[in-house]
Amino acid sequence: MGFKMTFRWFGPKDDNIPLEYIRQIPGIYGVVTAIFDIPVGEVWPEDRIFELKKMVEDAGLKFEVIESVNVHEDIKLGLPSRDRYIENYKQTIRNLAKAGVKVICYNFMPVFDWLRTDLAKKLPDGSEVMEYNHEMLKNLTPDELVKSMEKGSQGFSLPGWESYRLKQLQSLFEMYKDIDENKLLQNLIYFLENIIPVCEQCDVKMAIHPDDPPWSLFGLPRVVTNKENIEKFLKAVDSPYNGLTLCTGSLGANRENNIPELIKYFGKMGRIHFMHVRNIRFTGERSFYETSHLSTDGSFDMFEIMKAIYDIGFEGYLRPDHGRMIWGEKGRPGYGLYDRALGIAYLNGLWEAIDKMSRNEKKW
Ligand SMILES: O=C(O)[C@@H](O)[C@@H](O)[C@H](O)[C@H](O)CO
Ligand SMILES: [Fe+2]
Repeated sequence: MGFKMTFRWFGPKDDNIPLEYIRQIPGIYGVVTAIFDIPVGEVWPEDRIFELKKMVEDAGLKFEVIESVNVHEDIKLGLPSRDRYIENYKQTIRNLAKAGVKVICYNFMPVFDWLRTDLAKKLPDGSEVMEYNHEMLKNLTPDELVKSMEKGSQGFSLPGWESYRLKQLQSLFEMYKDIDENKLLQNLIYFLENIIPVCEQCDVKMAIHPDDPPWSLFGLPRVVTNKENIEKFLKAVDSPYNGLTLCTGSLGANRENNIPELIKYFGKMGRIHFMHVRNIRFTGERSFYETSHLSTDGSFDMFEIMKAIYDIGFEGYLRPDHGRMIWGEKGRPGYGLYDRALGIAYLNGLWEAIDKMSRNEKKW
C-alpha cells in the first residue's frame, strides 16, 4: 500500500531517541539515517555502513534511505579538485548499494544548509519551534548567524552544519564571489552527469533536497528553489535516478511554490523518491515558524498535500519533517520524538481516509 513511512535517526551516539522507540510508532517502515563522523568528501567504508545497517535491522526497521551524503564544497564551487571528490562520492554510492540502500538524499546549498533565526521560539501552548524571520536575518552577519545557530542547538550537532566548513566562512564567501546561480546550476549538472550512470548501474536513486529557505541569502546563490530551476537540472540529466526529495516546508516557504501542484508535476514525471512532510505558519512575506503537522495550526493544507501524494500513486519513502519540542522533551531542535510521532499518526489518518474514500469504500 502506497508509500513507506520513515523517521529520521541520527545514529547511536548522537540521538536521544532509541531505535526501539521508533519501532513502536504506528505504521513505521524504516529509519532515514547517515554516518555523521566521516568528513564530507571521503568515502563511506563498507564496514561502517554494514555496522549501521545491522543496528537498524536488529531493531526491526529497514535501512533503505540515507540522509544525507553531503556534497563537498569543491564540487559546488566547480574547482578542479572536484573530480577526486566525485570519484569518492561514486564509491560511497556503490558501497551503500551493496547494503541495500535505495535512495540518497543530498543538497546543493553553498556554505550553509538550512537556516533559522530562532531554534526554540515559545508558542502560547508552551511548545517550542524553529523560526525564520527574514528581517532579522537580513541584519545578521554570517558569523552572527552561525553563533546563534550553535547557541540554540542544545548541545546537539545540527544536520548539515559541519563545523569544518563554518570555520572557514570568510574564505568560502570569497570563493563564491564569482559563482552566480547559473554557474552553480552548471556545477550541479556536472556532478549529476558524473554520478547518475553509477546510480543507474547499482539501482540507487538520488533525491536532492530543496534549499531551505528557497532563496538566495548573504549573496550566496541557491538553485533548488522553484519549479523552473528544478526542472532545468532534472531535464539536463534525464534519468529517473536523478530525482527529488520534495520537502513541503522548505519549498513551500516561498508562497509562489504551490506544493500540491509541484507534487503532481514532478510526481507524474516519476522524479519524487522521498517526501518530507511538515507544516509552517507564515508571519510575513518571507517569514514563518514551524508548527505541528495539523493543517489548522499552520498555513498549508495537509489534506491537499497528502491527496496529491496519493494521486500520483507514490510508492517512495516519506517522513514527517521537523516537529515541535513538547512534553518536556530535550532533544535536537526539530527532531524530538513526540511531535514527529504525532505527525506520523496524523499523516497516516489522512492517508487512510483518502485511500478508503478514493476506492469508494466510503462516500465522500
Ligand atoms: O530536515 C531537513 O530536511 C533539513 O533540516 C536538512 O538538514 C536536510 O536534511 C538536508 O538539507 C538534506 O541534505
Ligand atoms: Fe526537509
